[in-house]
Amino acid sequence: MTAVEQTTTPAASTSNRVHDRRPVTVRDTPRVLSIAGTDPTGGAGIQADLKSIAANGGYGMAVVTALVAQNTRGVRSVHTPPVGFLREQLHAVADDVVIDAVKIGMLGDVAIIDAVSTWLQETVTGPVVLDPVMVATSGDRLLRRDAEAAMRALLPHVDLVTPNLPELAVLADEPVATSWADALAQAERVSAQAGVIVLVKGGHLTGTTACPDALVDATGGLGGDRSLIEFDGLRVDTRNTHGTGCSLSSAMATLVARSGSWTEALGDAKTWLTSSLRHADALEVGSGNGPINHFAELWVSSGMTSGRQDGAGILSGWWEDIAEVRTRIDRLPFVTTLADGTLDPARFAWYLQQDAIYLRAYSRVLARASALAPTAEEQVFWATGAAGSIEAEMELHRTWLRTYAVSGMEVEPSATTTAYLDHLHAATVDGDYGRVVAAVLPCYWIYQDLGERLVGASHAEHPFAAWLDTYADPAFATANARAIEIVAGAVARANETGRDTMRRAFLASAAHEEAFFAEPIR
Ligand SMILES: Nc1ncnc2c1ncn2[C@@H]1O[C@H](COP(=O)(O)OP(=O)(O)OP(=O)(O)O)[C@@H](O)[C@H]1O
Ligand SMILES: Cc1ncc(COP(=O)(O)O)c(N)n1
Repeated sequence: MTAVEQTTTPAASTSNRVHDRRPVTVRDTPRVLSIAGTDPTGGAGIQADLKSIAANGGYGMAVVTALVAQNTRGVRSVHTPPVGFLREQLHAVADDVVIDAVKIGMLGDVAIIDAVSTWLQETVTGPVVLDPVMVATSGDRLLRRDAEAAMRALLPHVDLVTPNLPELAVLADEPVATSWADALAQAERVSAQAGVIVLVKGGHLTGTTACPDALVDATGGLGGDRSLIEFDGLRVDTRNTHGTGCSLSSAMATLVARSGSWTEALGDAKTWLTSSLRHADALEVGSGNGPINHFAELWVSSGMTSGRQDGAGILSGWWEDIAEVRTRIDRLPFVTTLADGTLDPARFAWYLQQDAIYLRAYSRVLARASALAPTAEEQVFWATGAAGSIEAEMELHRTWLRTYAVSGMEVEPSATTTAYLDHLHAATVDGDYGRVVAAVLPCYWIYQDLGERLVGASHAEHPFAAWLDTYADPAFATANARAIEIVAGAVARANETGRDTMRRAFLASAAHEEAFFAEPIR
């Protein structure tokens, strides 16, 4: 294979740090070394690192710091080989192989930290990512408390550090941040002190459906002189998050060595990690906090995954297929200004009018689904949805449009609304139940998914609080879950052609959803 090599300096440093940030030699398949502890169940530590490096396009190598008897439920014991043997492993790799990037995980104690630090300074020229592993998800300590100061002293010798919120607090020698804004400020202090880029991780934030991450570089070296770049993310509803920190840091080491950009690396790593979390439950590994599914995307795209054989698995694949559409919807000006309250009321009124037109027609399409339903229960479900949809349309006229609509405003369906409705009507023409229900599903699912985040933005003084609060209706969440189940059942019954028709109807509706939310503010 051809390796594309080019040397870049991803972030120029101007601080009084011990070393300048290491340059990156960009390669198609970087040779990435993980220095970390083990997890015999394969979800965290070196085993996760090797999977993550491979999944992100690197060649993985591994030097073991400690052997950990652990599983998805917790850590049982740790065996640490003599530190001299650790040095032998490090030298064995470096004497033979060019190391394009290093990821450091569990270090355990002061002697190991010192040995790795010395080796880094003497040997490594490529980028170094440090995951300052201190406590496992299970609550077991993986770093001796008396080694925390040595961990802080290691920071100036690495390029990127990836602490979770409790680890960030230890590195800053401060209490744990209780808000995202506090965490970013704390990261700025760590970055300024040690001259290191900090990847702040939002996995431990509580009371939110968001899961943001951010890069903080006090020297302003993130491109365009920026010192902060944030990536919003959605929290995946799973308990199988064992090894996410290990996997993210190895992905960062691999991706920065492929692109030369920390920012690009985090964007790509987060997309991959979120997808690996979404497919985590399908692995069914262990009874505690199970691992993420590192290769899910590759398995799905090569048709190898068995999860796609059942209806629910296929549907979660479609949901994955529209991940980018969903991310774009989240970032649309109409959505962001509705969330922060700065939305122009005239634009809101225009949206409501189009929504009313949509709901009237959508009700008829749901009635068609009811007419085609194979069981009485499904017939009732869609008929109830049809009634709810037309009632919602009438309610819009009774209340919201009275408040917001300005007389003389355009009430014709826009081209975007017309295109969406034409697509839904077309899905009903051949009496194919699967096609109709696949076409109507994105309206349920995307509305519910987006609504969960919009509810979080509501507060007593919010100008659109009354509207945002409507998204909190638990009945809608229940209806959405049932709609997903019904469509999964229809997928399971369909043959390959039928599934393909359903998938195309689903994807097209998702694209129409995006256009619908984009249209009020262009
Ligand atoms: N439920 C989730 N949904 C989506 N992303 C998540 C979720 N949990 C964690 N992440 C992401 O996983 C990465 C690791 O975050 P976290 O804050 O959990 O670090 P950690 O505690 O070091 O991980 P670990 O679970 O390996 O100890 C971050 O990118 C975070 O945004
Ligand atoms: C060897 C090793 N390294 C790191 C972790 C942290 O991972 P998690 O916090 O997900 O348990 C772990 N459990 N084991």
